[in-house]
Amino acid sequence: MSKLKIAVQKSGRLHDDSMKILNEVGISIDNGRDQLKASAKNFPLEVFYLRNGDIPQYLLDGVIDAAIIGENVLIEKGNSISIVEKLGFSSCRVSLAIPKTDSYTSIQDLNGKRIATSYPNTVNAFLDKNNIEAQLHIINGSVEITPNIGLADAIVDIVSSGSTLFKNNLQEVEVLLQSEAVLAVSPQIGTEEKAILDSLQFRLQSVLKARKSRYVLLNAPNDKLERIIEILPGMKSPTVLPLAAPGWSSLHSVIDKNDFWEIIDALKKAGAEGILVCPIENMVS
Ligand SMILES: Nc1ncnc2c1ncn2[C@@H]1O[C@H](COP(=O)(O)OP(=O)(O)OP(=O)(O)O)[C@@H](O)[C@H]1O
Ligand SMILES: O=P(O)(O)OC[C@H]1O[C@H](OP(=O)(O)OP(=O)(O)O)[C@H](O)[C@@H]1O
Ligand SMILES: [Mg+2]
Repeated sequence: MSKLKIAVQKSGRLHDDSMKILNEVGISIDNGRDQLKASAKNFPLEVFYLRNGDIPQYLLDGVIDAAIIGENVLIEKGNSISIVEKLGFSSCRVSLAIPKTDSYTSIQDLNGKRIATSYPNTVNAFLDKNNIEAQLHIINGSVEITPNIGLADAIVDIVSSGSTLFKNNLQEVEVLLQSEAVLAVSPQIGTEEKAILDSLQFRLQSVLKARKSRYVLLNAPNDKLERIIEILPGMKSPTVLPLAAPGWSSLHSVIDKNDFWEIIDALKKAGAEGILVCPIENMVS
């Protein structure tokens, strides 16, 4: 029987969250980092532990069928590779930064400047789009230090909290792209492997939807139900069940995690009592 060959970062920022989401979709993998390859026990899947930066080429060559990878790396090294699903973790952006003490009025200021980066294709595409001629220095790490040691006038690198820029006295002046971990697919994937990928994607979607949602249970006097139901959207409409106490009901619904406090405050004001909010493991629709 066919198996889906999926690549996961061997070690680094994506590894733990990638393994966690596979685990949450009910796939148990025998072992982790010491091996380069592991098999799932209960799903037709083989996991290959690789460097993030090497994954686009493996996908292009069809050596692996799919991968969990940073979107920024795909844009840099595998622009023709399709994204199947955005996975919502390892969010960051790829930005251009210059010393805090330098002034910046527009992209035109970059003409003739030296830019250090680990993402040359991304930077070149950005420069071409804006008709800028600049000199690239390709560096594998610690890019943020280069302006301080006189090697570059600007850098392009990953920014998340901004603390690395801050520590190196740099200011972010252009955002080239936004990125997060994604599930990507090889252009050479076979039919049987594609069917397995579809079933993996279906499971991932249900977990991702559940991560964004909360299950709410509450009690309310019947005369307040109408107003409370207006506040609770639910997947279709909230479930209403009578309580043993006469004149009272229990309401069950699903809310968006981001609207949580707003909805809870509104529910309390509308007369809801005994509000319980629970995480959801899976949401299938
Ligand atoms: N500070 C950050 N905050 C959030 N996400 C980040 C951050 N830095 C990197 N990422 C994302 O995580 C991915 C992996 O980053 P990490 O630093 O672990 O690997 P790497 O050194 O780029 O790759 P390799 O596995 O090839 O050694 C990046 O491609 C990016 O998408
Ligand atoms: O905005 P921040 O939250 O400070 O994150 C940005 C930093 O994170 C990444 O480096 P990482 O820590 O992965 O080290 P690396 O260069 O060794 O990969 C990236 O290359 C930046 O340097
Ligand atoms: Mg890094």
